[in-house]
Amino acid sequence: MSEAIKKRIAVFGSTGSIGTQALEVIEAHPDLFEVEILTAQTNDKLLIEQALKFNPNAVVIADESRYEKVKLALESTDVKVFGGENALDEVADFDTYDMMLAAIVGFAGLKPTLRAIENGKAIALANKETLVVAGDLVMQLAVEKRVPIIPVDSEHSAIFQCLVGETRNRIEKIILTASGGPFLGKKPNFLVNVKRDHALQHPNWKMGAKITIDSATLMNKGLEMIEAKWLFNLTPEQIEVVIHPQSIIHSMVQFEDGSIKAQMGLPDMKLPIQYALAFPQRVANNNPRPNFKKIPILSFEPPDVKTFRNLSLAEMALEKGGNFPCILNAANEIAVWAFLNNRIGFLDITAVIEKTLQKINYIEKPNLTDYFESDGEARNFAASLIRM
Ligand SMILES: NC(=O)C1=CN([C@@H]2O[C@H](COP(=O)(O)OP(=O)(O)OC[C@H]3O[C@@H](n4cnc5c(N)ncnc54)[C@H](OP(=O)(O)O)[C@@H]3O)[C@@H](O)[C@H]2O)C=CC1
Ligand SMILES: CC(=O)[C@@H](O)[C@H](O)COP(=O)(O)O
Ligand SMILES: [Mn+2]
Repeated sequence: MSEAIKKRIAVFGSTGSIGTQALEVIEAHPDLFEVEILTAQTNDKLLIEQALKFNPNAVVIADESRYEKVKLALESTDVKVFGGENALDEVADFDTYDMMLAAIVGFAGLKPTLRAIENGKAIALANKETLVVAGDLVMQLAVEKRVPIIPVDSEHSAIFQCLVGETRNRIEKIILTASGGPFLGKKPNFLVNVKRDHALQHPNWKMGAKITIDSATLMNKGLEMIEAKWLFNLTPEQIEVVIHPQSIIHSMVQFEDGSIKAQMGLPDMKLPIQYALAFPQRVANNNPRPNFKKIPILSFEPPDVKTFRNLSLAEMALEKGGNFPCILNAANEIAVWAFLNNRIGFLDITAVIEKTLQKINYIEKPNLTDYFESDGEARNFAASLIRM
């Protein structure tokens, strides 16, 4: 009997929070998946361990200074080792994989993802910044190349799951749930003094540092509004955010008849990762299940946009469109990096973004070069506001 065909996965960002959980999912389902490509930026040690365990065709260490170390460690294997940022694009062009899990953090994920789409590869998309920056170009290319973009982000996976079987039915609105982060209910007089270690304590999810700070400032939900616009072809009026501190309902879809579908589960990214990798199949697993007898309350409240102004800035960028979301994203990446390195305070993150949005020229219909230039200009300006 011939062996069933396995989906060959290219895990871009394999050393991160999503990447490592994806490898757990793949390891748990050796009958369905195999690892074709692994990529890391700096974590050479983990990349080597992963390569020895999963025996991929190729690995990339994007930080070129670590290339020799990885090459040497994998010398006795037949794993091809590549170094440098351009190598990400090079391996995205390989024809030996079926699906890219796009799990690099930030703007750096955009180019390899576009290359994969160009090459007709299915995308399991965790990297929300790709759609925030250039959602119009990414979705247009995906349509042209008939490439499915399956969301991994928990809220978008929830909406995607709610929409299965609803292709003929119009969405009235989607309701994106937000945990509120570690500072839910806090006011500026408290936030002015918070430090990175406190902001990194997400109440429900264990994630990479950048997205954890975005959750604390509510920028994460703003980025997710823009991500949802492109994934589901929605107007800003169709996208609502509600605080749901328990993170059990991962998001909801309201249809024209007033019926609302929600997708629920424990806050564990292995489910949306598995769903995206295996789509359209649901695959059995042993992950813990919620016990509703032990969850006394599922509560909801409006977001405090006066305190968490990043959400308003992102809403403004969503409405204005053009290169505004790209500028917002670049300034946010710089400001979050500065906060994580104790260079600026928590509330300064918003100030840096706001000033950068005021400074960089608006372009109504940017092309890819415009997006790269806007990103660079916004980063330079945001960095100039910070004592680097
Ligand atoms: N973590 C989560 O639960 C969720 C994450 N997401 C999204 O998924 C993406 C990944 O998040 P997360 O896993 O938390 O992030 P992490 O910071 O944990 O991991 C990021 C990964 O990207 C690599 N990387 C970082 N910078 C670069 C670069 N310039 N070039 C190439 N590779 C790079 C890192 O390599 P190295 O570690 O080797 O330096 C690492 O493998 C983000 O866009 C995030 O918003 C969405 C929903 C949930
Ligand atoms: C797991 C995931 O998808 C994150 O984006 C998560 O939703 C962050 O939580 P917040 O709701 O606090 O932004
Ligand atoms: Mn999310």
